[in-house]
Amino acid sequence: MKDATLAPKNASFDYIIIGGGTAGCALAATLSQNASVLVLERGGSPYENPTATDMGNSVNTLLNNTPNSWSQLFISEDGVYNTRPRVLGGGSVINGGFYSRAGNDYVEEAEWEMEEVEAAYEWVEKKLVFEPQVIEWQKAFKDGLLEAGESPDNGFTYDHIYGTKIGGTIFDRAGHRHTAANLLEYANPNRIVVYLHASVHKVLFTTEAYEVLFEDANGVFHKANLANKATNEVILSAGALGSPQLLMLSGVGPAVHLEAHGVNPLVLDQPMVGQGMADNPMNFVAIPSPQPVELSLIQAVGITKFDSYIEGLSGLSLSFDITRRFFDGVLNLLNETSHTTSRKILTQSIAVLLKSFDVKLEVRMNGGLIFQKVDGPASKGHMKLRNTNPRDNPSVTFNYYQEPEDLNKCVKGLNTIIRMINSKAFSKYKYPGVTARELLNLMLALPINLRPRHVTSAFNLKQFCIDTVTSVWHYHGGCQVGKVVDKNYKVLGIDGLRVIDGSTFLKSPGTNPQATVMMLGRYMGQEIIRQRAAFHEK
Ligand SMILES: Cc1cc2nc3c(=O)[nH]c(=O)nc-3n(C[C@H](O)[C@H](O)[C@H](O)COP(=O)(O)OP(=O)(O)OC[C@H]3O[C@@H](n4cnc5c(N)ncnc54)[C@H](O)[C@@H]3O)c2cc1C
Repeated sequence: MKDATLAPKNASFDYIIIGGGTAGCALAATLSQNASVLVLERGGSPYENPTATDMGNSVNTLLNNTPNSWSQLFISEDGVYNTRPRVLGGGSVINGGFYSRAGNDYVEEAEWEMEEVEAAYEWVEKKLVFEPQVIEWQKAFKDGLLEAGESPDNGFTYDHIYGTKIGGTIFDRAGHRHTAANLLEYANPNRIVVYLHASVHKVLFTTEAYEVLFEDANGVFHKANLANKATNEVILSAGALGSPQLLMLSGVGPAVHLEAHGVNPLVLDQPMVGQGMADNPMNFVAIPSPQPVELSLIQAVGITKFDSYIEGLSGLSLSFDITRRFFDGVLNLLNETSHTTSRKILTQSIAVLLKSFDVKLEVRMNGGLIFQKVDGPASKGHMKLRNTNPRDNPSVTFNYYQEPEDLNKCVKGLNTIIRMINSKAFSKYKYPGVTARELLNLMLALPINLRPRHVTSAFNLKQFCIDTVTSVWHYHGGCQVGKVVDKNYKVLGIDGLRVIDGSTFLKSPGTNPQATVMMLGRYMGQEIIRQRAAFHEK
């Protein structure tokens, strides 16, 4: 692992992987067994600041949106805050750590080989997945879900099955996070080079992808190229925002849009790049507790038959200073979106929230957050360039709850949460006399997004879903299979170029995607090695 300032002006490799994230690390480690691999990652190393990845610091790490931090804030045109990972290991460095495989139906629809998929999941699990230690709050939450009707109790399993289960986690029992970057321990050290702080600007093409232009932290540009264009490839693993953005910046995308931004030359008019962007809506309820609660991220999950997933976390800490800076970032970015939030109302509600912190340096939440995530989702949006700087956020619209089926799932999910809050099993973690509806309505007063609040939200769950929607950060799409890439993840119409990451998904896999994103990196790495061997045999 080296800083990109140490990169030569030009170097050759068999595979150039753009983005050392959740999929990219698994892919790079696998390909390096049989070929020379270059990984270009725009962020730094998660090992630079090991305590920032600990469970207790997860909210502060996520909210830290200072320049070059691991979490790059963006706001979708829907008026919902979101984040883009910017660190080796990608989303696995800043996420909730929950690990759960995709269901068999997902694997069948993707036309992946079941046995190979199983082996790829196991390869990931051996390195970085643990069974969580379930303590009091998570146990009460799990028992509450069962009482609310989400049965059977499936115990501890990685599998995606209806009912209530305890899933895996990438946090060990001491609360230390293990990330996709750890998968690089599998790599052949003699055949892999990883450059950090290497921001890729574009892929340069002849008849096939052959060169990648990247900038180091000092603003110096470097090139990397493919040693042999017949068998070698550039692979985009820059995530659901990064991969479609880089395709567009490289001249592959909707011609009229690229021309409007002066992208030159136009390599391929491909109107589907940036389409099919989706983010699973999340609606959450904060539940203050009269009892002390343990620190826990997601452990138990209710997998309902109506396709809403119910998850919870407890006892999180956040710092006054980082929260204040997060909202400064939101106010700074607000002008970038076309969303029409009143800055005055937002500033007031941020001030009220921060006042409740009492300017203590660190606030620990004595209570939990329970949320529902809508599976799919059916509602889709799109991504567009704002400018041609790859470091800047593109403009993204997710169209949350545009499709009635998503809204119906949300309402059913919230009704399950209400039953869970009212369950006997969970009763000691809720103040007596406080109703579930009062807890829900509390969310309407908090600056959890930039959307308007309607008076009907206080009694109409559909309107509540729309007004209080947040992101569960499982956004995907933009380079979807069958639209931008084929079943082998090769970019349609261009040789020597693939996309392998969450941007290729048609919907979010399992309850949470990271297991399948890492699995896909391993699975496709193995597949590419097989294809390479077959080519050489010929
Ligand atoms: C806050 C949060 C909580 C989450 N919680 C969970 C959870 O509990 N469980 C779960 O399963 N999933 C969770 N997820 C989702 C999961 O982490 C993501 O779906 C997954 O990490 C996406 O992987 P990816 O490989 O597609 O992209 P990423 O992991 O984002 O990787 C993309 C990489 O490309 C790099 N990159 C982008 N552009 C460039 C460029 N121009 N040049 C060089 N490098 C570039 C980025 O820096 C990044 O490292 C969460 C995500 C977040 C953000």
